[in-house]
Amino acid sequence: MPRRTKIIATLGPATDPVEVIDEMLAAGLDVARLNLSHDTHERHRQRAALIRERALAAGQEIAILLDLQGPKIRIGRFKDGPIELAKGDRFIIDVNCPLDAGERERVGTTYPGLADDVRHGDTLLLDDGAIELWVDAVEEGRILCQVITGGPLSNNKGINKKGGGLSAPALTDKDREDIRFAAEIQADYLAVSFVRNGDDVRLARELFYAAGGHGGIVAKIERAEALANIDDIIQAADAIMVARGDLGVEIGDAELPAAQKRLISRARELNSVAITATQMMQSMIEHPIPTRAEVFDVANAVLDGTDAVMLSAESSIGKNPVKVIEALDRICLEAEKSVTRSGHRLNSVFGRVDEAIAMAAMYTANHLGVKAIAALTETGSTVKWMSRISSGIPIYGLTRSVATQRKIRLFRGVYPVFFDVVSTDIHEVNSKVIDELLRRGTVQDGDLVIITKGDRSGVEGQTNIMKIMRVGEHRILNED
Ligand SMILES: Nc1ncnc2c1ncn2[C@@H]1O[C@H](COP(=O)(O)OP(=O)(O)OP(=O)(O)O)[C@@H](O)[C@H]1O
Ligand SMILES: CC(=O)C(=O)O
Ligand SMILES: [K+]
Ligand SMILES: [Mg+2]
Repeated sequence: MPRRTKIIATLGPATDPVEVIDEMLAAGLDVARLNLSHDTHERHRQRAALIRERALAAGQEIAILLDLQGPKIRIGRFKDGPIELAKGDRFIIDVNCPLDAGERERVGTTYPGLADDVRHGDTLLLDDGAIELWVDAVEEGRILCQVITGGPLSNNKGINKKGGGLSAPALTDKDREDIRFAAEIQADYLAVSFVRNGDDVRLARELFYAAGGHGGIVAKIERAEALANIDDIIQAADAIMVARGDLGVEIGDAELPAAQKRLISRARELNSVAITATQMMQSMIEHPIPTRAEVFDVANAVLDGTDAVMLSAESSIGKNPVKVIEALDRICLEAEKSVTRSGHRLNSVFGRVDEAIAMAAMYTANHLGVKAIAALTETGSTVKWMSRISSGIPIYGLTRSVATQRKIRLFRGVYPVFFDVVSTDIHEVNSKVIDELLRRGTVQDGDLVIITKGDRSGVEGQTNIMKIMRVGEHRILNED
């Protein structure tokens, strides 16, 4: 059985050699992430072109996920290099301090509204929580703090408010420019950082489509506020990412496991897709094998029902960008063996014919015991519905659309297949579908397969047929 959970890896300096790209693809990479917090458009353009070219050379389509920087609030820079803060010290974050004029006592910030968002008694976390500041008072743009946890502090480190509540809008001017870039390189997914609500997602989509983009929107859940608006966000987006780095700083690391489980299961309930991200294989930046804790983390995300697991620094700047994908591959495959069938949507009412066919196919597949499901799909919605149901049966999405092939590569248990048969003869189409599965070695004579499709091919939302066929018999039928 092929691995169901999908692997996303961030591209960076460590993945630039073409042989590394080839090996990552061979190891089973599904989605390449470009992080716009780093590097130039030119660099990202080259990376996108190279990986698409090498994927095609290997006979596959890969999805590209472009991750916006978002309003990551940062401190400015220090005039004389890093400073050292000790517990009990006084320190000021001053919105009026020029960005390059930081000193031992005070530093500027990239977010001029910061002083309006914090008050006496708040806690600010710098550098992903390494430094903790208690806000004593706010006076004319100067946030007067006392150091609770000290340490070294260098240029441009991030600032989060414990418990959330920083109101910076999700899209900065840089993000708006980056969205045009995403449209230009035809990103398959656009990941929007620090969304607060559904409106942030809808605005990003509007800008992306207006710039000529077509891909899906991934809402990154990394603010406390997003948790309060989660249904609105899930419904506005095509997928969510549990962005555990920033989310952990906002809500507290101990809250993360429960939040991850809730987010993934809510996404599935609402027929959406979930990505689990950050520090999954952190030790493999340096080491050739993961820690036991990392093995458990990945396996638990699989058991939680995640569609994909994501690598950041592990691949982009790590020493083992290929080995880390191989490790994810084997851990996911093994964890998938202990996933049980869900009773998901057993009691729900379906609003659409194609949705009902998708559900009927999964119910039948799980209870009759078929070898594979082949769904002829234009936009991928049929296979998305199918893949929300836990199952060990592979779902092949057969489509002529390159964009759909790339998009559905993110969905758990779904495998894109290029298929471009135009025929009014139903037997001929069915038989070509089965021949395609035979060619891939996923079925053999005697196996049962389910085929779903519409009366009229090439029209979206038209799936209205479910056919159960036995491999081998398709040849006899064809001769009638
Ligand atoms: N393309 C790249 N070039 C150089 N370094 C990178 C690149 N991508 C990631 N990194 C490194 O890997 C680390 C983790 O990257 P990651 O993609 O997780 O950042 P992130 O969580 O999106 O946060 P941010 O948006 O602040 O970068 C970064 O801090 C950076 O040091
Ligand atoms: C991925 C990301 O942005 C985070 O974990 O914060
Ligand atoms: K980012
Ligand atoms: Mg983040």
